[in-house]
Amino acid sequence: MSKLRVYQLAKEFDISSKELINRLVELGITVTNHMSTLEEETIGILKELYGKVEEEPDEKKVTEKKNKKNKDSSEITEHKEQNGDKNMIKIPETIAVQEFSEKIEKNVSQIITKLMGLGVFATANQEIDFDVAATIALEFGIEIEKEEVKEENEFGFDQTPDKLEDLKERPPVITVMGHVDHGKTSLLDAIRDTHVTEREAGGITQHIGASEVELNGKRIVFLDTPGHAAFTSMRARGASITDIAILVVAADDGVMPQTIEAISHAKAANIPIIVALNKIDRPNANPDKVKQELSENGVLIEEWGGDVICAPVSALKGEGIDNLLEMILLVAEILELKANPNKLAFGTVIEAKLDKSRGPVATILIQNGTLKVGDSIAAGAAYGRIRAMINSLGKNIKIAGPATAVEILGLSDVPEAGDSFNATKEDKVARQVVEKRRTKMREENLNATAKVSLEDLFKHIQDGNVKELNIIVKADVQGSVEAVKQSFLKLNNDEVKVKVLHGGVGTITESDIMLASASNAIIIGFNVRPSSTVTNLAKAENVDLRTYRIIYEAIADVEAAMKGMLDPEYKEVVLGKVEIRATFKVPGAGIIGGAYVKEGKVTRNSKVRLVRDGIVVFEGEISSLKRFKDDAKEVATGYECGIGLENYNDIKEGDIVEAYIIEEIKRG
Ligand SMILES: Nc1nc2c(ncn2[C@@H]2O[C@H](COP(=O)(O)OP(=O)(O)OP(=O)(O)O)[C@@H](O)[C@H]2O)c(=O)[nH]1
Repeated sequence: MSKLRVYQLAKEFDISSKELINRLVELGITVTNHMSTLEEETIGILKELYGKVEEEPDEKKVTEKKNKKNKDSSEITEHKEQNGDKNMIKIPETIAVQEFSEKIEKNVSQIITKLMGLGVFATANQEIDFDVAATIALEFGIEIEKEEVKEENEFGFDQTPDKLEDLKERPPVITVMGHVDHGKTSLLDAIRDTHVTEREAGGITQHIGASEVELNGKRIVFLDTPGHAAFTSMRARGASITDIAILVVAADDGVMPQTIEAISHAKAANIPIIVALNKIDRPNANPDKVKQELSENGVLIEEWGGDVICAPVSALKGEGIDNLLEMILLVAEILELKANPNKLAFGTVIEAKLDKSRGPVATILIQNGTLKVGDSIAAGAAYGRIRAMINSLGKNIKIAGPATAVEILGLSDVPEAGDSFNATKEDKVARQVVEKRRTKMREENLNATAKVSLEDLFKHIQDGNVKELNIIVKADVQGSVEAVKQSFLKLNNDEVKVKVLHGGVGTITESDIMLASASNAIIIGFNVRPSSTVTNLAKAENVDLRTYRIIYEAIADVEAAMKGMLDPEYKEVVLGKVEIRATFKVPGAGIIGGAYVKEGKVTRNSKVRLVRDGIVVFEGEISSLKRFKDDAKEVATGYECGIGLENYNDIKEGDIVEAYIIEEIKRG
């Protein structure tokens, strides 16, 4: 007998890894997860327990165990039957004594006397708890049951958590992420090519935004749009549909900036990662180097003592795909993904468009419940009755259960990706829900939902709304990112924990904003400047984005904000952006930039920073501002000018000069 991993042994016993781990805990044997290795001695004990002893099987013992098992289950059935015959009286969480007396058909005075016996003094109109009621009822020889409380959301949809016995296993939903060109699309293609079980004539799978594959009779759902940007923008809209992230890393290239971003995005969403080590067919593939780099970026694979599975694949040659899918099923098993197929469906819109001949078409992922043709649904700001459903194989289907992606026809409008949908019993209800939603959206647009900002951080902490301050750090060099991360972590105190969700080199990107929006984080940049598109997105998403030149100042600001002592008196106001289109050497004045004002304006007395590829290379004052030969006080959008910077000559074509002023904020 040699050593085995938990999941291997669980497979041998035909039980789940989770079950085996629970059994190990009962036996006092510590294991960290399904990948943990078990010693021979432990395997021996377990084999005996599960009746799998190879040598000299002890027939008697095994039979005894089996009999015991049968006996136990028959006892359970018997017990269930007894209960199921009885017609239980249902009582809510609290009930007035009078009402209780009517329910159990006993006198109020009798009940009050019994209550006194318990030390509870109540009048007929006073309420008693369910537990007290149950004790009194038992004294009369009556068994009572707690009434189910239906929880409804603001639109009247049932939000009652599913009962354990109603939950059935459901397939995992996967997103593929990774650096550009590392093979995300090729991997999805390879998986589809080898594992889509059933095909339409011509072998073409329908593109509906998601694909399904099957391995060993188990389904896996892949979202077709790879990348962490799509994943996080869904999350920013409140839709968390992915269960596991596949991180594709090219074995010949290693961990790259977008690999690191993908890791941060998956971690912020708290979903497990499986590494697909791609392009292993390449002669210069270096898996060890990649594993080392992954560990340096917080992804510890098994060989490095962690619990992240790393599956080598070649998307090009279709190698290692089966193993990768097996690993997905293994992680899914640990996650114990469940859903209740016996209720009205709800889920999320993945894609939607207006089709010339078919009208509004949406691909939706059913996350819970079952959807049928003829059901009415409310999806974002659209509603309608489902006229037809098409699955990922292009087939018309009538019914679809949890974790199924289907294209639906019959909606009144085109909903947006990330919108949630609910099926309703009647058309009328769906329409009312959408009307309510539209009103709510209008209101929300008016008072855009506040996200955390440094200015109101202290208030949020005091109100107990913020326990964790999520920060995204971007800087011009790795050294700064690390220094900042470490300094922020030192700011942790009892009330609030500072967590750096993502740290990266380079300018602030749209993907950073979406991560901040989805995770309620603030963004802090050093020596980097975001583009106007990014600044506008931050405004639209209500994300607090701050840039600094000195690390100490950022730390001081965050620290002050945590104590409610942030000085809000001065604020930087960007006036405009000027693009350098040519440079001239002017005797006596140094290098002058021939420039064009792209947006806003630049004034002679504004402060400036010179930005090259998103990185701040200089910050200071203007030494000269001219229109043709004349000095100018101000140059507006669309005009050309000559611009010189005080004590700075390294102006280059393509540089952006950002003009700003420091404005005093009037305290209200
Ligand atoms: N040798 C080899 N090449 C591969 C493998 N997988 C992908 N490629 C090649 O790598 C290149 C990039 O693959 P894609 O699948 O387009 O990569 P991607 O990550 O989807 O790229 P973007 O969508 O641009 O982010 C293509 O030329 C593929 O043919 C592999 O396993 N081995």
